[in-house]
Amino acid sequence: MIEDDNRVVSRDLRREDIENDTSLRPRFINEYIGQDKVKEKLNIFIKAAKEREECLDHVLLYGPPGLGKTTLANIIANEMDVNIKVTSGPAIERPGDLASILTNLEENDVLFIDEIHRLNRSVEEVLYPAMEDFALDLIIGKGPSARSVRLDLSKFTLIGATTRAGLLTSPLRDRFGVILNLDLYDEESLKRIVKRSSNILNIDIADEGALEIAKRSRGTPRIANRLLKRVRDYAQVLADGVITLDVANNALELLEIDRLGLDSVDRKLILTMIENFDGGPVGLDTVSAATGEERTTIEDVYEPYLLQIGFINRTPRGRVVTTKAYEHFNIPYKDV
Ligand SMILES: Nc1ncnc2c1ncn2[C@@H]1O[C@H](COP(=O)(O)OP(=O)(O)OP(=O)(O)O)[C@@H](O)[C@H]1O
Ligand SMILES: [Mg+2]
Repeated sequence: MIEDDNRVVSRDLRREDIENDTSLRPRFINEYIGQDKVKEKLNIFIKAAKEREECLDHVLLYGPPGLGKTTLANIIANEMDVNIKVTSGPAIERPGDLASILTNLEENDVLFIDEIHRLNRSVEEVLYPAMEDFALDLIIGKGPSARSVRLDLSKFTLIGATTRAGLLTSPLRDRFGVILNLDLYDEESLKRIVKRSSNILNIDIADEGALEIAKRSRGTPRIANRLLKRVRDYAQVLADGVITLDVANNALELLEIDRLGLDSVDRKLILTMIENFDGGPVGLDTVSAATGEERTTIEDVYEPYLLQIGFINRTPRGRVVTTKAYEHFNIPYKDV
């Protein structure tokens, strides 16, 4: 899933993200910025497991794209000092594929399954006994003579990542001992991430410049790193290479990222809700049909940020645009 368009918000991985991931990805918990609650819990569980010389309980990480789930999975393996095997829900097509991954794991290894909600049902069923009893149930033979044989697996830690915990079937969700929710990052944390990345990439940046990039990054480290690289290009070509507040502002304006980090799709979503549906309440499927954006994309990528900045509210009857959003777009609030 690599795409090359210029959209900064896009949910899919881009070529530059893969480069970023190797150089910018924190490797240990103390380099991982923000998400304090998650880190606090993880530190305790990791310490306890290490003291008992056991593997860590299975961990489910959920939250919007680009918040650091893959990073955290790698950090857990590093902190536990074990190997990590990385795969994803859509990559495991048949039960046999998963069986061979599982039998190849070594004692205490981490198996990371990204987009775990996309495992198909027959594959998922192989996971249940593997997670619970570290066993694989194989059916040998066919018809009346078929019998089931149980194969022991090495003890391992499964780390699953998904955008929303609710996407998982409950038998799967119930088998995770640790469930951690990643929230969008606050400005201060994003600013620290921008400064950390600048340091690694040798970019000269002022505090105010870093804060401006942070403000327009929609609470998402991946977007912050993408914006930083684009602003660096601008600074190099049109300024003297230093990212000051002015340079950041001008570059971000050129990229059409507004003061709150909203892009054309956010604008389309909000304006459609205002113009066609009087600001709501309107159902997500209706918004999806009216804008041509997929429902899951709206729910996973756009909505979390619009909720965080208070531009929309969720009500039992659908989504509602708030006065704050009307003000931002300079539209008089509807009379009720
Ligand atoms: N807490 C953090 N501190 C510093 N950098 C971070 C942090 N979280 C993420 N990053 C940076 O953001 C980038 C994206 O993180 P990552 O790939 O882990 O996101 P993800 O949640 O797995 O996304 P997706 O759901 O799309 O797979 C990484 O390259 C990393 O450099
Ligand atoms: Mg990831």
